[in-house]
Amino acid sequence: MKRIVILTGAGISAESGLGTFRDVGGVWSQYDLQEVATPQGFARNPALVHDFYNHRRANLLTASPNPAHVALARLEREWPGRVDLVTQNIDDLHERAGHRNVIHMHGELMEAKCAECGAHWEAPKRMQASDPCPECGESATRPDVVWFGEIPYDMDLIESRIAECDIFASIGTSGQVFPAAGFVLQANAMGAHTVELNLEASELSGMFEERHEGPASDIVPAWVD
Ligand SMILES: CC(C)NC(=O)[C@H](Cc1c[nH]c2ccccc12)NC(=O)[C@H](CCCC/N=C(/NCCC(=O)O)S[C@H]1O[C@H](COP(=O)(O)OP(=O)(O)OC[C@H]2O[C@@H](n3cnc4c(N)ncnc43)[C@H](O)[C@@H]2O)[C@@H](O)[C@H]1O)NC(=O)OCc1ccccc1
Repeated sequence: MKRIVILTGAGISAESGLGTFRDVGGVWSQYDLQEVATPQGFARNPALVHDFYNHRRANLLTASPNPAHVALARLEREWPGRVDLVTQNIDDLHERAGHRNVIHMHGELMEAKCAECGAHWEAPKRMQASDPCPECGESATRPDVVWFGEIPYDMDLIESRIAECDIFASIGTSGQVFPAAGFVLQANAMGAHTVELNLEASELSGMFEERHEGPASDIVPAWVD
């Protein structure tokens, strides 16, 4: 029975109205990554960082899953126990499309975390650093996202699933951020069949055996069928 690992990036949520990072007009053209997506930036100016994520959370609440998210949720239902979805996205559109098992390697926008004790809880609409932690009472609240320089979540689980998969598919990612950008190398080394689905060629396109170009909401349902 074939096992499949799917990696998704910002491109799969672009047609749901959530900006990508590096495309024209992308998030990193409007905000300085060092200021809003690093632990050092948060230490320097937590209010600026919370504004950034509160803005994205407000956006997410008005967004809906698109046919690409829905198609992957259907694949998970049709291939029970054989699909591992790893997303770099911090949005919850996969889950809202009905996907049950989603590995958020870069965290979740709808979650809050205590920088003191590490407790997690559901994020309020507007988060601020002074929000008290429900566990330790400290006021060190941060979004539960993985910033640059921080270790992504579930790396051991992800690497073990890539090691045993037959198919590795990458959807809507530019392949510029590690360790996610290294997964196709691992998959190739393990002999998996590798597939890229993206609007255009990415940094990693040459490493994939099969490629499909176009908007995710068109090419992903077609690939799943
Ligand atoms: C910039 C880059 C060079 N820097 C890094 O990679 C760094 C440093 C680094 C580590 N190793 C290296 C090796 C070499 C060089 C640098 C490094 N990595 C880290 O710091 C990572 C942590 C990185 C996580 C940072 N947090 C994010 N997000 C959360 C926050 C937030 O969201 O605010 S990263 C953020 O950017 C990443 C990449 O973005 P994409 O999703 O690919 O989006 P992008 O806009 O770039 O591309 C969109 C693509 O979609 C396509 N597209 C657009 N529209 C559509 C459409 N409609 N349909 C289909 N496709 C579409 C476009 O064509 C395009 O190709 C995403 O992961 C996203 O989460 N931590 C770490 O390495 O810890 C140690 C470690 C590692 C392993 C094991 C133990 C310890």
